[in-house]
Amino acid sequence: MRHFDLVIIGSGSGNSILDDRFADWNVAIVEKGIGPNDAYGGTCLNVGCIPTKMFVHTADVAGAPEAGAGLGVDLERRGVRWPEVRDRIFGRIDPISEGGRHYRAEGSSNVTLYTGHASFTGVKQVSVRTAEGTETITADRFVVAAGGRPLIPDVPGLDQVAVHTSDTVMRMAELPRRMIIVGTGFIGAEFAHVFSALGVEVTMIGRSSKVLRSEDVDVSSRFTELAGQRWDLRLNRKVLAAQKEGDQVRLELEGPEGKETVEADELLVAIGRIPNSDLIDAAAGGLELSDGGKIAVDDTQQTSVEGVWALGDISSEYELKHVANHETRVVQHNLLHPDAPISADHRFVPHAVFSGPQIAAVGLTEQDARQRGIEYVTSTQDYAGIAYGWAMENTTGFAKLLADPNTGLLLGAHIIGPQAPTLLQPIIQAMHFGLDAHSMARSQYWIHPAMPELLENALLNLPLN
Ligand SMILES: Cc1cc2nc3c(=O)[nH]c(=O)nc-3n(C[C@H](O)[C@H](O)[C@H](O)COP(=O)(O)OP(=O)(O)OC[C@H]3O[C@@H](n4cnc5c(N)ncnc54)[C@H](O)[C@@H]3O)c2cc1C
Ligand SMILES: NC(=O)c1ccc[n+]([C@@H]2O[C@H](COP(=O)([O-])OP(=O)(O)OC[C@H]3O[C@@H](n4cnc5c(N)ncnc54)[C@H](O)[C@@H]3O)[C@@H](O)[C@H]2O)c1
Repeated sequence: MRHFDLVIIGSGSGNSILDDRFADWNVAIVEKGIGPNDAYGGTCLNVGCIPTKMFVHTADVAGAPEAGAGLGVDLERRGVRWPEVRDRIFGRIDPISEGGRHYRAEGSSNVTLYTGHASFTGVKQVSVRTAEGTETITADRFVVAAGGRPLIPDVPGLDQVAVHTSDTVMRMAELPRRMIIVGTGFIGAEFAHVFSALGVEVTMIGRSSKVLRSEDVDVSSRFTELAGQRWDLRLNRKVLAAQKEGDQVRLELEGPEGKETVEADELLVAIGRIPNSDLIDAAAGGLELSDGGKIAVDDTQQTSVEGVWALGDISSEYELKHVANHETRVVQHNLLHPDAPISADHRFVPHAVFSGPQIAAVGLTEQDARQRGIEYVTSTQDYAGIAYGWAMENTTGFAKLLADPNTGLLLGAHIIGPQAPTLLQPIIQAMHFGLDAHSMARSQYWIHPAMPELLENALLNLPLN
């Protein structure tokens, strides 16, 4: 039985733990491989943030004829060479993944890479199943960074049809004529934008009355209205059954008007993700779980077992790469300085949805503030009311701020429209560093006529005491 100083399960954020400070540590990394080609390097690189945003950028470029038409510029989209788009994107990603694997397998003398499946068989003991056989390894310390996987609903007949998830849909052989997307969250909204911009007829199916319903109510209402103009949007629907009909997929739905069917060439399911705590048999390792099957951690990212830390999607309330990265830095510090541990800071976690339009947000939504009885004021600034937004003739975007009326400190910010994720960053900074709305608006220059004037105006419009 081999014993290590440290075993890391999962090569996504887990791969970033090791730097020069760990050069004297005897480390094992266990990675089973992710996605259709069992890649190294986790979700974000292979099947998540990076390829999706490469497709989003391509989709934004493909949308130029529609954007140009209203401005008096006639452009023609003569076609989308899907195999070239796909191969360009993965032709850039796959070598990075393979380079990462090679570096850990051959280039790090203190690291043993196990390409296989890890599952706990006891406290600080895992069994590793590789192509060569099964081996049990132990360590003084463990980092569990095994992420999550797409959730597939329990719908009769679904196991008989070809279902895509975010793991597979980006590598489709051909661009379909029609696609059904079940799920109106981040992944549904981003892929609906990508595929419709590339010419696919998208039918989007949701359980509730809103797309992106966790966003601030004004943002999700606006996005839902715009989504209904772009996609065949079927909300308040339950999926009753799935069926293969020749080379088509057919779903039977139940909605406000009764039963209906939808058909398409491809089906993408995007209804959330589940943590891989079952795959690693967390319970056998003595790791307590929290609601939803995530591994429970304290604010230093330590699990219920001393010397075992968890980070990222397998333990975090936030399934976001910048959160996983932050938690990785916390775990890294706490491995190296066990006598002076630091805590993760989850106070102001922002997120963005790279759809059409884009959305970005941080802090409380108005419905959160109301529900929690927090005193707040709001202000909303339309893009159309600032010079650059007006120049773009944007009529649907806005920024909405929530602030404490007495201190002027920001409680939340929500932006829907062009460059929303980039525009949000100064607000995140203000919230972290305790900058009040009036000082932020008036104690610095704002470039004219640039898009951040959206925030300057929204800040000035807050009805503070
Ligand atoms: C389509 C999509 C788009 C996204 N876009 C964004 C975005 O734009 N911005 C953003 O912030 N976040 C985005 N995310 C979320 C982000 O990708 C994740 O939050 C992040 O990658 C989680 O990192 P992690 O290290 O926790 O897990 P992962 O990167 O998933 O790493 C876990 C690794 O553990 C391995 N593993 C699992 N079980 C075992 C086992 N038993 N034995 C061995 N290995 C195992 C897996 O194969 C995997 O490689 C997106 C996610 C998806 C799915
Ligand atoms: N830009 C980004 O940062 C980004 C992009 C993609 C994914 N992600 C991360 O990945 C996570 C997973 O994305 P996602 O879109 O799969 O999940 P999600 O939680 O964002 O949305 C899932 C949606 O599916 C609905 N749903 C759940 N069960 C259902 C069922 N049985 N039938 C129909 N609908 C159902 C939910 O109500 C919700 O609206 C996100 O929460 C996010 O953290 C982030």
